[in-house]
Amino acid sequence: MEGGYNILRSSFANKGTAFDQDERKKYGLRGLLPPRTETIVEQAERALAQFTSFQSNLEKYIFLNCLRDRNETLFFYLLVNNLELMMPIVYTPTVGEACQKFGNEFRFAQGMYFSSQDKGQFREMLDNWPHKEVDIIVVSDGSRILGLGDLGTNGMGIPVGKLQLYVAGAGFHPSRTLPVIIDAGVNTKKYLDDKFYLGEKHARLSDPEYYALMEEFLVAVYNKWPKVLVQFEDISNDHCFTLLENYRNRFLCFNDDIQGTGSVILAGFINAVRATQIPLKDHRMVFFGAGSAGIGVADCIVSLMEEQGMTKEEARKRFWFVDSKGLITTNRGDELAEHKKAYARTDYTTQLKSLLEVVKDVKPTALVGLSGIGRSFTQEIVEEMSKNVEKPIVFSLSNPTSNAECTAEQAYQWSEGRCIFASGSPFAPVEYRGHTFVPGQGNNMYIFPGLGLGAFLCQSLRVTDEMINTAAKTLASNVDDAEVITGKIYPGLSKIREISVQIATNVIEKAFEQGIATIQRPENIEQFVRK
Ligand SMILES: NC(=O)C1=CN([C@@H]2O[C@H](COP(=O)(O)OP(=O)(O)OC[C@H]3O[C@@H](n4cnc5c(N)ncnc54)[C@H](O)[C@@H]3O)[C@@H](O)[C@H]2O)C=CC1
Ligand SMILES: CC(=O)C(=O)O
Ligand SMILES: [Mg+2]
Repeated sequence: MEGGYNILRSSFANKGTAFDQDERKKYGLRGLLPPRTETIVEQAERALAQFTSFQSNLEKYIFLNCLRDRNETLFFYLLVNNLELMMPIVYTPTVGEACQKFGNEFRFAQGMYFSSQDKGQFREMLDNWPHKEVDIIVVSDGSRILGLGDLGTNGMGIPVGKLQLYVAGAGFHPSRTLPVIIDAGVNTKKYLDDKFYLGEKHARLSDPEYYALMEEFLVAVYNKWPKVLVQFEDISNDHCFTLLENYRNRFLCFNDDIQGTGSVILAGFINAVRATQIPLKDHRMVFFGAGSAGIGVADCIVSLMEEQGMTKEEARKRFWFVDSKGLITTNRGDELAEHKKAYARTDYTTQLKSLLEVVKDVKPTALVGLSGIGRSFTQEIVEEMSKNVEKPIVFSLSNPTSNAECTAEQAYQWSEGRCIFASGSPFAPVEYRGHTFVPGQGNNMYIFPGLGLGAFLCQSLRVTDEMINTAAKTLASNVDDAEVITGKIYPGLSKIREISVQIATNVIEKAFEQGIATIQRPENIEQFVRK
């Protein structure tokens, strides 16, 4: 095949009906398109009507991805201009369903896959990627996709979706983004038995084999693209903490579930504290779920408490963590995973097994759900909590929507409209006793685009805790006092590009302050980011 036809089949070059008559002549497109030239506005109007005509969210997801496969420019134009409408499709919750059905709905490949059968060849394989430059990679092994468990190679929808937000939310160029799945096997029987499953059909690799694959991948990537930023995503907690420790000072990388979530929930917490008017040091926080996200969030809140004069030990005592075995204590008789140890209580002689018991005992000011267990915040639990505090902070952060610890409606009803609520996946506004409550979305999507942009643009040597903290404060400052009083703790999604500029600017400032930015200091950092 030759000439113009190839242009129409290349998603990056194709403008479809937007090619004007001169371009049609120049590129050999005459006769290959309907006669009338359209503007991108007209094209987007049609695409939006097509999008709206689909009944199910999964169909809408497939439509958008197929549109992207035909015309990147139109896809991102549509997404950027309809963020609030389309975010729940390209991202949580619909992306979760798309991942679960990845093998069944597969139409064309996006991103790159590396598996154990490719061992020793990763570097050579990277040369197959069609684009010369890559600025950002999101890599997952599919082992903990949202709260849906081990989806293996089916998890590709997550790196793809996150990178779409890097483009739409922070202006990365689509051709310079690379979604990756490291296929290290899958432990979910359903997929091992599924004829449409597209990953390697074996149990997950042993730790040494797994870490060897990751090492080979990262070394290959930084050899080919030394400036790239790597975001680790949805990697189960038996590996994600170790990977972050191994690589955070060696390469420019961060873990979105630990650090991105830590930052976004710290921002929400800063504003929730403003709303409750209880000083930070007096909050009592019960966390349901002590995994990568739970520990990442607690560490970020602890860092703020330290900044305000508490010691690390004092700060950690304000947290009570509950996992699948109950309250985490040093003496409950099981071998605690390393990441849980810092928060294990030393002051309990009797074991509290259920969340309700813990809530009754602790009388928390904040209840934070990062367990992946849907509807685990029962009416009794939220009512019990609401007895003791005027404005209970209820964060139901697990994804997708079906895994949220409670719905927005439940939280407002059970707390008689008094709670400060945020969820990981979006909920519609709730009418309660003549009031309209607009739930905030406490999701790392507010942070990673701007954080990644800042760290990449200044070619930081690493992503530091101070940068994560700066990103949180920047996000929090986007909600004013009048809004905070009404319980609003996150800004509207439509502001995301502006917020990313601010976050990137402040992250770059921080990198210079810490002496780890490797570019020449721009005269005006904000203008540099905008450019
Ligand atoms: N809103 C946001 O931005 C984010 C939300 N998340 C969500 O948080 C959830 C957890 O993510 P990770 O911490 O990365 O997972 P993880 O697997 O590392 O941690 C899950 C934790 O929940 C605990 N758990 C499991 N079953 C339980 C039960 N029946 N009762 C009490 N605790 C139980 C586990 O012991 C573990 O401590 C997922 O649903 C994920 O989608 C994760 C990252 C960002
Ligand atoms: C939002 C996200 O990163 C998660 O649920 O894993
Ligand atoms: Mg994640």
